[in-house]
Amino acid sequence: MKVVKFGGSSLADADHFRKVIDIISSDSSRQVVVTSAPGKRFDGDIKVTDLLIKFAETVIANQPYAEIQQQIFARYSDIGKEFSVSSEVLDNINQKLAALPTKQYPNDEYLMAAFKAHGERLNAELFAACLTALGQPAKFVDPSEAGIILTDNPNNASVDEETYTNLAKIKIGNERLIFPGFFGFTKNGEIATFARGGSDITGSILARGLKADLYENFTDVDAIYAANPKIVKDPLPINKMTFREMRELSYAGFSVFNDEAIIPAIQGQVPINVKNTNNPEADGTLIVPEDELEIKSPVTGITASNRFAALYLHRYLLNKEVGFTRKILDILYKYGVSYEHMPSGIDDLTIIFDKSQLDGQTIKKMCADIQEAVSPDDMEWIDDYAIIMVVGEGMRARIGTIENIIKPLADNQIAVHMINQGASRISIMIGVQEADADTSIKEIYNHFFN
Ligand SMILES: Nc1ncnc2c1ncn2[C@@H]1O[C@H](COP(=O)(O)OP(=O)(O)O)[C@@H](O)[C@H]1O
Ligand SMILES: N[C@@H](CC(=O)OP(=O)(O)O)C(=O)O
Repeated sequence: MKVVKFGGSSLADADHFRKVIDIISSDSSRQVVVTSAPGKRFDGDIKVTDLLIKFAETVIANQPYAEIQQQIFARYSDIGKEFSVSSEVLDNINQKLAALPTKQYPNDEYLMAAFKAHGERLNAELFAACLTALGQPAKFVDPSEAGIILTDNPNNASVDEETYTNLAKIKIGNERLIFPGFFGFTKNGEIATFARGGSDITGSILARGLKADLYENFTDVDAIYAANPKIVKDPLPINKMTFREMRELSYAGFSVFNDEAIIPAIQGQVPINVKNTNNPEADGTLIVPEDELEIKSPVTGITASNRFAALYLHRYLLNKEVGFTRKILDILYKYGVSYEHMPSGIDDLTIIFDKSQLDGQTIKKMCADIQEAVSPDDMEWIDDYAIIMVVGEGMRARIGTIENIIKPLADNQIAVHMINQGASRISIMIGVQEADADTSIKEIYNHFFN
């Protein structure tokens, strides 16, 4: 049995719905389908999830929302009409959208989560109705019915282990099961979503929980490439890579697959195949356990992310002071801030943060507390920080990979602020200024692949 997830780009309009239906009809083992919300139909279009966020914000601000609600409904009705689904199906979608502002939520964060989740919920219902209209047996499965239980973090939730016990009870018969991606329910029965791009996580949870043989993830590119095709022209496709290579690359910018989504697949040892809805014949990229990879080159992929900021601290004899890091960690704990990396030298320490969890006020207060607690000789908040990640299982066995990464940067006068080799020895992380990120990727890519 295969779990098959279709991203928003694969379900943006009726033409894409048709391609998706052809794909699942061509393979009877594609029995479990996960849908995202309709994505962009053309450059400059707006994803339904973003429209729903605007809808929620309008409701929170007590502003008139009829127009945005109508705009969202039109995305579904345009598709439904092409498949001649019954008027009840479209009325039901309209009523669910209209009901969203009238419901009670514990707070605005839960309101936001419930609005966002309806992008996938309504699309899964519509998709099941389209299949039924074509005479193909299909059943929409609500995450509450399936027992997909999430933590109480409404817009950035994690899965609760109990989910897997619940999923093990699901029987797969002749009709296809259509699950909405991206959300589940807290133990209190409230809707919670994963972070953006989280429908990939739902697919992976189902692949583990339902013991799938393969998790197929359909998107809009023929493969995962060694570098983002928007940065490097015609990059090489990656035919096969390991779970942990994918985790490192998606964490640092390969947006084609969500970084948290790899974890349930690893736990269940379910291989992942990323494929193209617009060209399903192409092999795509296969993501497998380490012992199934034949290593061919030192580097598998290169990426960059600018979602980071860094705090640089300098103080002589920092290496001899017991409790220096602990004082800093206590302050981070006080502000509820997590850190991503903490490379250090004898007199220096850099703490790298994910910017999305920080606002100006928190940064100011946190830095003031750190200044007072550890009196550094020098302290600098670096906001325009990008992390370049070079990843490859082949690195472990090679000497000199770092030189080969640094040389093209030096040749292009790009200053390196930090280098960190992960303990797994399959990735090297380099801190550069945000403005240098794209050039760094291009130059490192050319050095290794051209
Ligand atoms: N290394 C990469 N290989 C392939 N695609 C990449 C890579 N890095 C970023 N992307 C981008 O990821 C996009 C697919 O992800 P996404 O837009 O989330 O798709 P979906 O809507 O199917 O979930 C591609 O169109 C491409 O622009
Ligand atoms: N629709 C949600 C979740 C998701 O995973 O979407 P996509 O599969 O289109 O990346 C989002 O836009 O974040």
